[in-house]
Amino acid sequence: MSGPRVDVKVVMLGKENVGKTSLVERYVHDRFLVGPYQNTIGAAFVAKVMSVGDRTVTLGIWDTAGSERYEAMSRIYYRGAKAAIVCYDLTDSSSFERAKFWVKELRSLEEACQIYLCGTKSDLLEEDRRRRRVDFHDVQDYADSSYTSTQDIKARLFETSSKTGQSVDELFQKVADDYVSVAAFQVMTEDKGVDLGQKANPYFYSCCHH
Ligand SMILES: Nc1nc2c(ncn2[C@@H]2O[C@H](COP(=O)(O)OP(=O)(O)OP(=O)(O)O)[C@@H](O)[C@H]2O)c(=O)[nH]1
Repeated sequence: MSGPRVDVKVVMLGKENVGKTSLVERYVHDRFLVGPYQNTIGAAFVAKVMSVGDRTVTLGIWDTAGSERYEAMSRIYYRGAKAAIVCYDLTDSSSFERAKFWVKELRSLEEACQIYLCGTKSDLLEEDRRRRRVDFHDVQDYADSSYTSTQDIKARLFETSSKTGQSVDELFQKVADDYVSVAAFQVMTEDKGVDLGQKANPYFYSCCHH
């Protein structure tokens, strides 16, 4: 039997322990697992069907292992991804440096992949604001900055909590919405014969409104 039809390949990337698996668990099963931390080995796959307007979209989510030991493997999983959720822990500045590493890779190797920067564990900041180690505006500036003279990073930015569920559904809904907009744009340009070469990246042309 064949598996579910996957419309959008999504990859989760980021340093170990930032909360990638928890984010997927919250989104797919609406739960937050407590207990001893278990790191992902290799990668895990889960599919979720959702609605965008009158369309049904299946997100195929690859949850990669954050440990640098599995770095080469993570590269296999982001190939051909339409969206990458690059996670960092809002209470750990080194995790944001690691996020930048993945953004750099994606921008050089997977140009068409839309990047979503996701600051995790926002509930910890609600408990104590002083725990924040990654400034929202610094990340926003980075997300809006240029990668090369002709290419912008153009990442979207979310701050989430898998513990409380804050902004988790919104994040994945945005991934699906963006994908549908891009697909519609591509159909339109193919129909009308628009020269996509005029724009370095049609994705951003159609979807990024800041
Ligand atoms: N307070 C809080 N803790 C979280 C949150 N998300 C994850 N955690 C905790 O952070 C730890 C790591 O979470 P995981 O989801 O396993 O992290 P991961 O990024 O998948 O880790 P790797 O598999 O090693 O790459 C666990 O102890 C989680 O309970 C959150 O939103 N809030």
